[in-house]
Amino acid sequence: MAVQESSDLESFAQNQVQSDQDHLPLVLVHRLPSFDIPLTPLLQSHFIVLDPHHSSHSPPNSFLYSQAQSVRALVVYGPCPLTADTIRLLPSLELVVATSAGVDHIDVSECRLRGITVTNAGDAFSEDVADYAVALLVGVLRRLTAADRYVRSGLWRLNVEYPLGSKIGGKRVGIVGLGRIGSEVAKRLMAFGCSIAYNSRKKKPSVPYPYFANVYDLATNSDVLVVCCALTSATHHIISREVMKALGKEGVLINVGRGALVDEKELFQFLTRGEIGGAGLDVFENEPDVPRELFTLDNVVLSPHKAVLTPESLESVFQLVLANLKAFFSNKPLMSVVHQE
Ligand SMILES: O=CC(=O)O
Repeated sequence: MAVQESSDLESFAQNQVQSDQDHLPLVLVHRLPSFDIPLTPLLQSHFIVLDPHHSSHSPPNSFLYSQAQSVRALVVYGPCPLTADTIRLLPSLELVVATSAGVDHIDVSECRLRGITVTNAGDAFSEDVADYAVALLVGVLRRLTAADRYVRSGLWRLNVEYPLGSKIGGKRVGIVGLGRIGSEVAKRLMAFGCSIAYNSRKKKPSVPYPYFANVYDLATNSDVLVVCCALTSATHHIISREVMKALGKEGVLINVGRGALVDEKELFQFLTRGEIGGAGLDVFENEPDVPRELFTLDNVVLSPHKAVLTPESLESVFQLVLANLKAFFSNKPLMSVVHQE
């Protein structure tokens, strides 16, 4: 093929791509500059993706003013806060698609006021988080990370006394928030021979486990509390000093929800004074800052807010994001709408 002919063909192909793209819907992404997840290429094959943090773009807010006025759909990557101020910069916004299960970083009330629908990760993470909650529970009760440290530090060879952990079967487990994740935790722990009770906003008629209308009573009747409810103004510090006291000296607290569900200052006091048996924590109030006092405690298992993440769960949340966006742009029902009070 002659050179001229080939370049004509290339520019025709480019123009064709451009004109096909002109018909694609716009999707804005909202992310922390440091938080890059590989969802963008998938979105780019279906939408024109606007990313204010893209290096060639102007500062995010002026980009929103100049480029994003007609944007109807916004994808919120990970924990990036979506405030009322940012929402107000987007007059055409109709849909917020969160890649997370929790939406406490999104001003859902402002979305509701504006008639903007919010979707979340739905069930994409539930099994993985539930597995992890159980792993933390076993880790604390059977002292798994302490056992690992015991071997690595050579204490085994020195025949230093090894404090025994406690049996999982037979434990009374109280689940705070029996939603998708909590229900998966319950299912797994039933198989371990634990008994399950729960607290949530309302009693669930179809659930066989005993219901406690308040967390204090649940804690009084539990050996372990697993916290997996959403963080809202009603659940902030739901695990209070009183609840920890009710859980008692041998009690164990597992948190895979959000750090602010637990009064962390109190928890650290309870742990250091031995007034609670142990804790398994995947989430903290000021991540990634974790109070250093915890580093010295053998009855605490710490984890960097990764309970949700496996390659499999990421793939399924990406597919869910895509499915929600496609449904929205073709006026079909959305998959995972958040109905939070
Ligand atoms: O914590 C992670 C999530 O809410 O998806």
